[in-house]
Amino acid sequence: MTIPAITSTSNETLSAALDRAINNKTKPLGSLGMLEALAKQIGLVQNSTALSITEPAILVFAGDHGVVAEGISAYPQDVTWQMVENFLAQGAAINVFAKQNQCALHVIDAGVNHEFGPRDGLLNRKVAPGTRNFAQEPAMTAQQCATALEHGMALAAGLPGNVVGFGEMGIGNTTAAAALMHKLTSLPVAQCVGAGTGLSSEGILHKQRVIEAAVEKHASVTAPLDVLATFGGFEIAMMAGAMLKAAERRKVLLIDGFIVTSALLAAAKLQPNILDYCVFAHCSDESGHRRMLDYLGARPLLQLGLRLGEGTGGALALPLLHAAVNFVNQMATFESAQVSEKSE
Ligand SMILES: O=C(O)c1ccc[n+]([C@@H]2O[C@H](COP(=O)([O-])O)[C@@H](O)[C@H]2O)c1
Ligand SMILES: Cc1cc2nc[nH]c2cc1C
Repeated sequence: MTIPAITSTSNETLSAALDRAINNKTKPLGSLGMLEALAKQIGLVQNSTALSITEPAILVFAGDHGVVAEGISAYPQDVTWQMVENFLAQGAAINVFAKQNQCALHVIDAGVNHEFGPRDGLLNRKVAPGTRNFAQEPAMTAQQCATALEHGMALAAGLPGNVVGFGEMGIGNTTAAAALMHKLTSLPVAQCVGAGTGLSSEGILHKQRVIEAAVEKHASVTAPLDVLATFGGFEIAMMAGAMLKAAERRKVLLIDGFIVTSALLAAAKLQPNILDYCVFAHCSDESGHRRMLDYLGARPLLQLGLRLGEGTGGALALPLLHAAVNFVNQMATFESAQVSEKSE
C-alpha cells in the first residue's frame, strides 16, 4: 500500500490574485467573513481564481465495532445494519439533506456485521463483519487496515466531482474515535470521551475506563498506522484512505463530526498537508470534538448542536460552499458597478 503524496496548496501569486478578486467585490473589506476565507481556500485547492463546485458527493462508510461488547453505546449493534437499510430506502437524515442540496450520496459497507447480499445502491467493500474488541486485542490486523485504506483510496479516485463529503455509521464508533484522539493528540482520555448516541454520565465514565484500560494494554502502539489498526474501525480507516486520495486529486474535503475528524487526525499524521484541503463543516456536540478541531487549528463553519454523524454536517454546509464560489464568480466589482472604494 502506498500513501498518496499530498502537496501543500500554498501559492503566493495565486493567494494575492484571490485576495484581489475577493477585495474588489462591492462590499466593505472583509465583510463576508468566513465565506472569504472559504472562497480563498477553494481557489487554492483548485489552483485557480475561477472557482467551481462540480458533482459534489458524500461517501457514507458503515462499519461495526467489537468493542460494543464492553457496553459502551446507548444503542444495540444491530442499529448499524438497520440504518444502512434506512440509507438505501432514502429514509435517513443524510438522504434528506443530500437530496435537498443536490449532492450525490454513496453508501459503503466497510465492515458491517450483517450479510446484505447484492443490493442496489450499496457498495460492498466489507473487510470483515466488524472489528475485534480492542479492549482485548487489536481491532484489525495491519493487513485489514491496509485493505480498508486501499478501498477508500479507490473509491475517492473514482469520484467525478471536485467536492467530497465524508460521513459514517457505526454503533460504538465514538469509542474508537475517542481512543484514536487520545493516542494521536496525547490529550487525556477524559477529554476525548463523550456521550456518543446518548450515554448517561455513569455510562460515559464506564466508556472512559474501557478506553483507559485498552490504551494501557496497547501502550507500545504509537505509529499512526498501528494506532489506526489497533483502535480504529473499518469505516474510519476506509474514510482516512478516501480522504488521502481525494486530497491528492485536489478535491475539497468536507469534514463532518467527531468520528470523521478522528479519521482525518490519522490521515493528517500520515500527510499533514491534507489539512489544506479540508473544510470543517461544523462543531459537533460530542464532547471532545471542539478540542479535536482546536488541535487541528480548524475553524468550523456551523455550530448547530448536531451529534448525528452520517455526513449530515457536511451536507448542511454545502450551500455555504456554493455561496463562497458564487460571490467570487458573480458579484460586481467596485469598478464594474462604479461604486466608490474605501476613502481612508
Ligand atoms: O458525528 C458526530 O459527531 C457523532 C457524535 C455522536 C454520535 N454519532 C453517531 O452515533 C454512532 C456512534 O455512537 P456510539 O454512542 O454508538 O459510539 C455513529 O453511528 C455515529 O454516526 C456521531
Ligand atoms: C438511530 C440512529 C441513527 C444514526 N445515524 C448515525 N448514527 C446513528 C445512531 C442511531 C442510534
